[in-house]
Parts: sequence; C-alpha cells; structure tokens
Amino acid sequence: MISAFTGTDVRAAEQPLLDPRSDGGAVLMQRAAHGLAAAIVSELRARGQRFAGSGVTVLAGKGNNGGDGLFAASFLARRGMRTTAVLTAGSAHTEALAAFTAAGGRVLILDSGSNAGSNAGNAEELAVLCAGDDVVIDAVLGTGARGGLRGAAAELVAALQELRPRLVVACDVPSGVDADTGEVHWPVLDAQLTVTFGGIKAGLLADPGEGCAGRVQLVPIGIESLLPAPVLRRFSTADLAALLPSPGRRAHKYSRGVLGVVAGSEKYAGAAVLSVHAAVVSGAGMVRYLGPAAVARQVLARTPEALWEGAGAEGANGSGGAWPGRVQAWLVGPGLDGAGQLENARDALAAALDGGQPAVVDAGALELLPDRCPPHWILTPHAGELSALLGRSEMPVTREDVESRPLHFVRLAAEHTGATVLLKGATTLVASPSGAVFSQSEGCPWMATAGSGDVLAGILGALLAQCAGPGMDDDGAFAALGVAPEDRWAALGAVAVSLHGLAGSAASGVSRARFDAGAGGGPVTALGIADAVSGVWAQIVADRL
Ligand SMILES: NC(=O)C1=CN([C@@H]2O[C@H](COP(=O)(O)OP(=O)(O)OC[C@H]3O[C@@H](n4cnc5c(N)ncnc54)[C@H](O)[C@@H]3O)[C@@H](O)[C@H]2O)[C@@H](O)CC1
Ligand SMILES: [K+]
Repeated sequence: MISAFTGTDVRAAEQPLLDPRSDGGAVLMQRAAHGLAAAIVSELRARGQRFAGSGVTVLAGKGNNGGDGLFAASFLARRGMRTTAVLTAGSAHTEALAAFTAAGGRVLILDSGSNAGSNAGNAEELAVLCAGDDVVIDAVLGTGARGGLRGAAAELVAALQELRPRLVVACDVPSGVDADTGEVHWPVLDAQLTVTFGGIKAGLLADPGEGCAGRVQLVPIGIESLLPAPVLRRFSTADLAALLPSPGRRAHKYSRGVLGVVAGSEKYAGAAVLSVHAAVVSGAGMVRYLGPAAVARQVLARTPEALWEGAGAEGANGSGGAWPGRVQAWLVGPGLDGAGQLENARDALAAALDGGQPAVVDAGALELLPDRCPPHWILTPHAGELSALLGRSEMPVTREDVESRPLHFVRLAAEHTGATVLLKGATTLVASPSGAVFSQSEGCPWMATAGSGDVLAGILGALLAQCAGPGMDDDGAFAALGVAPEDRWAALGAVAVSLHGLAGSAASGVSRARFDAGAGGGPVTALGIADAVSGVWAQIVADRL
C-alpha cells in the first residue's frame, strides 16, 4: 500500500531534525539531493541516454526546494553533466548555490524586467535555453509554497511548457501543485518524473496535481518513523491479491452473495445490460434484476445467469411491487428513466435502509438519497453529479470547482451525506465519512467511454454482495493492511476501482504507467472491460501463492 501525507505533516516530521544547533537540516537536504540526482541518472540510463556530456538546467527558487535542486545539480555536474541554474527569485539557498558554482555550474538570473509589462525580461529567452537541455529540474516551489508561480517565474514556466522539454523532473512536487490537496495553481511545468522526499505528498495522488507529476518516486530521508497516519492511501496489486474475496469450500450461490439491481430503462437499456453483466463476471453468487420486461430480455440475452424479478412498480402501472427475493447488497441507479423505474429505485433504497444492506447508489439514484445515508452506501458520482449532489444540500459548487479540488469535495460530500463517496475520474478518490480517503489510478484513458461507469457499478455491487455482513473481514486482510473497520467500505470501493482499472488496461493492452510514458494501447468498449475482469482477477490472486 502506498501512503501519502500532507506537505504540512512532512514538514512537521522534519522539525525535530532541524535543530539549528545540529546540522540536521543540512543532512536531510543532502539525502534529498542525492536521491534526486540518483533518480535522474537512472531515468537517463533507462532512456538509453549517456549522462556525461548531456545538459541539465535547474530552475531554482529561493527556498529549500531550490536548495535541493542546486545540490542535486552539483552532484550531476561532478558526474560530467553540463549544468545551468536559473535563479527564479534572484537569490538562492546560500550553501547549495556555493556547492553548485564550486562544481562548475553556470548561474543565470531570471530577470522580470524593470517595468512591469514592458517585456524587458529574459523569461522567453531562458525558456528556449532550458528546452534545449536534456533535463530540466523544477525546483522553484516545494512544500513551503503559498499559491503558485507568479511574475517572471510564471512567464518562464508557461513558455517552457509550450516548448515541451524532453525530460522534466520535479523536485518534491511540481511547482504550483499544492502538496496537501493536489490543487493546481497554473501555470505548471508537466513532469515525467517527480522525486519526492520523506513521504509521498497527498497532492501527487489526487487530480489535478497527479496529472502534472508523472511517475512518482519516493526518496526516504530518515523522517519516516516520525510521520503521522497517512491522509490518503492507494492499494497496490499485491494488496488486491489479499483483499479480493474467494469462495469458501462449501460455498453455494446464496452464500457467495446475491446482488439486487435496479438499473436501465427502455431509453437506457444498455446501462442494465452492462451493470448486470459486470456484476455476474465479478463473482456475485446471483444477480436479481428488477426492471421493464423489454430491458430484462436484453439483459438475459447477454447474461443468461441473471434472474429477472419482474417489472416492479412499472409493470404494476405505478401501483408498486414488493421485491421478491432476498439480497445481500444492492445496486441502484445506472440508466434510470421513467416513473416506474424511479419508483423501483426508491423501493430498493428503502429496503436497503430497512434491511441494513450495503448499496451502490449511482447516476439517477443519487437524486433519491435521504438527508443522511449509512456509511455502507457507496455513492458513485462523477464530478458533475457530485456538484449537483452538493448543490441540493445548499452548497453551490460547479463541476469545474469539483474538478479543480476533488480531494476537498469528495471528503465534504462523505462528511455531509454520511455515505462513502467514490468520485470517478482519471484518478478516482473514495472517501469514508470518517475522513479517510483512498486513491486509485490504474485505468488508462481509453476507458473514458460510454458505459464504463455502469461496469464499475456492477463490479462494486458484486464485491459488496460478496463481502457484506458481519464476516466482512473474517480473514483479517483489511485489518492487516491497517484499514480501520469504519473505512472498509471505502477500501472495498477502492478495490473495485482498481479491478476496473486493471481490467480496462488489460482490454486496452496498455497499463496506465506505460500509457503515461507514451505507449499507445487501443480503444476499449465497456463490455470489453467487463469481459477482462475474470482473467485479471485470476492473475492478481495467483500472486497469493
Ligand atoms: N526542511 C528541510 O530540511 C527539508 C526540506 N526539503 C525541501 O524543502 C522544501 C520546502 O522548503 P521551504 O520551506 O524553504 O519552501 P519552498 O522551497 O517550497 O519555497 C518557498 C519559498 O519561496 C517563497 N514562496 C512561497 N510561495 C511562493 C510563491 N507562490 N511564489 C514565489 N515564492 C514563494 C517562500 O517565502 C519561501 O522562501 C521541500 O519541498 C523540500 O524540497 C528537503 O530538502 C528535505 C529537508
Ligand atoms: K518543485
């Protein structure tokens, strides 16, 4: 499991080692700078590039982040690289700058020009110079930043971003990314690699910050035992191997977990087909479908394993219908349309509330929520649906607000509704009402296709049906990973997201990491994602042995 911390927590953990009577701060900076230089050398090697003779420019701010960058560049200079420092604030960390010049580095000063707006500065010229180098180290702002780049530094970075430098390595965080939240103050220089120190910053595992950071590499600097509990966690495939359920020896279809599904409508039949199919291939012992006969025919044509439970309220011309079979969990919402299916959805949510069963509440059913929900209801909005959800609670936010601060708003929604909230995106965040958050990003961008969310809802519904009940963590797998009992619903949400992402990536033929590094992959369909689930699942749990 990857753990992430706020920049504030990492700074607090450093404090005991920064006693001015000792040289603790200098030691930490040396460790950080060595790690940064080593990561750059490995990256160049991996790219088949000689580093002796190649050029590196460090954009250095006046704080300790700039100090890390200058020391790292001085190590690279000693290994034969041509090194240039652009001091973005005119001054720099004294010892680091001295070490850099002593190692033979060239120093240039970013000049904002004497008259604001006179274009007399050298930002454009320096941007061209930086773009000609093999590596640019972004060491302008780190965890001590307030807001983003300003003035000439912003001009330089904006111009450099346009020129698409070959390799950008961010020092600790890309300058302008808020280390605590992932909020981005533009402009930001997109990095291919971010080398972060002491603890992974939460802002590197939440959008939009994650989208600027590239691959994230952690360099330990000796403060790790002083860090508090992480604010954000991400499961690895190895964790998934432990967390995915497997049937007991005497399992039967009812004990495996039965999922009730209210989804689809004559207008949006595909949502029912996709979510039911995904639930069946994701291990539910049985799926009971409630919806119009015409939709049920399509569901059964694709997934004959499902059971049609009748049309419910719609079939009874709005007079209401009792849910016939027992279920362990519910999936309510994908593709709802028409009074009858909405009534079925209301009935299903009421039954879930009465029966204490967990539920996936998706799409149209998000409009039917009570004021407070139980934590074992997992709401699965995208950014637009989350803004509508908060708007109904008199918290007017736009979709753009949610997209620019997803970590903040997913936490707020979980706290406000009492439910677990899974906010879908390139990086998906799952917040427990306790405040704990999980972040997963295995999916490749080919998965941004119609029906992909219906498949995720089906996968999650099936996992809820299999894991629900008092024996949810009988094998102690969640506890072994340090997941508190109240956060297990969010953790299960994260498992579903991860499985969905891995299945989509398998269907596309490219992992997220390879896609980000420039590999192509191919288009996928929502059904293609569902069809990849069982193979990916089997591959993951094979690692248990
Ligand atoms: N404290 C330590 O001993 C260690 C710190 N480390 C590094 O130090 C960084 C934190 O250093 P600092 O606290 O000096 O802060 P930063 O280096 O993040 O920079 C902030 C500096 O720029 C100014 N500033 C803040 N916001 C600005 C803005 N929007 N535009 C322009 N200037 C702005 C501040 O006055 C401050 O001088 C970490 O990110 C990490 O890279 C590492 O070397 C590990 C050890
Ligand atoms: K930086």
